[in-house]
Amino acid sequence: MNIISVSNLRRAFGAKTAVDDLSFDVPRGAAVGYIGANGAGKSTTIKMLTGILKPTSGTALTCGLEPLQQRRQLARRIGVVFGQRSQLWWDLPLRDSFRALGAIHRLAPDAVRARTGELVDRLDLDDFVDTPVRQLSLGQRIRGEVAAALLHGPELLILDEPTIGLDVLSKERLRVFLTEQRAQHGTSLLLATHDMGDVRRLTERILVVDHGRLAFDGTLTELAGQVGAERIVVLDLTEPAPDLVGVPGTRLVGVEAGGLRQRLSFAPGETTVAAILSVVASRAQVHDLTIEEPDIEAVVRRLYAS
Ligand SMILES: Nc1ncnc2c1ncn2[C@@H]1O[C@H](COP(=O)(O)OP(=O)(O)OP(=O)(O)O)[C@@H](O)[C@H]1O
Repeated sequence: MNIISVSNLRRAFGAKTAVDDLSFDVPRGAAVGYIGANGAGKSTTIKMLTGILKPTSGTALTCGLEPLQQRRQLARRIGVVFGQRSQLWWDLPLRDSFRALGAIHRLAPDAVRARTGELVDRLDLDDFVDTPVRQLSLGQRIRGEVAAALLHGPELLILDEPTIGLDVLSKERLRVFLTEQRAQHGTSLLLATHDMGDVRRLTERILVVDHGRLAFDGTLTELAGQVGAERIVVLDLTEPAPDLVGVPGTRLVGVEAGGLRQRLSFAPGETTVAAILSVVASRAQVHDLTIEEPDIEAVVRRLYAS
């Protein structure tokens, strides 16, 4: 059964068509990245999938339910996080919000306590679970939002820009947690994001929406093959080295500081960072490395142009 099923979905705001004849299915258990440029229609789609907005025409079924008419039943089966909008009670500590949400979802107090304990532990909420939400940092609040969305053990987690504004460490922590959750509970995931790192780490299929229409449906490797969405590995060497040309599957795209820093571009699917490093190791000593992800806006532009 499909956890999401969208058929000829359309939503207009006056003369502006935000979502236009959109059709796609997400099978139960899948993790799908939903990407597109600013204003492409991602949030509008999510609002229709969660019963916040009424479609102008077409249908959306989430967990087999009609989101607007069966909003209550749906709320028990999905968890939603909007990175830029809080669903927590601003003046309450997280722990009290979890209690309140548990009551709303009609969970037994013991079950809420057990689940809260697990989420506090897994998301490292210990230091601030008793602090009012308004005093939390962005990273702390987002972890709280994700815990709140998962409290009732939903079948489907919908995340809209969950890592926006987070520092590298907070992003990483959240990605690790979400990966574990999926592995443990088989939670389906729909992730709208501008972050290619999120897409790579958390999803196995990508939907690209452009001007409200589906522009691509496939894997990241297929997307890279179609538009050349290459990653760049930036190598900082302990000593200047001759240009790292001829490393299989890569292209040297930059040499800085007389050879101390070299940038190799590669297509995911053709090689891996580990394979690149093993070849480079025989020619230079690597002190540090960073990976630059392709910019989603650029990927979408190229997709549109191809
Ligand atoms: N309530 C509204 N009234 C009028 N226009 C709207 C409304 N909501 C969205 N739009 C328009 O619909 C289009 C799609 O917006 P949407 O928020 O779905 O895009 P998005 O892909 O989520 O963008 P972003 O990445 O910037 O969040 C945009 O042109 C936006 O201006």
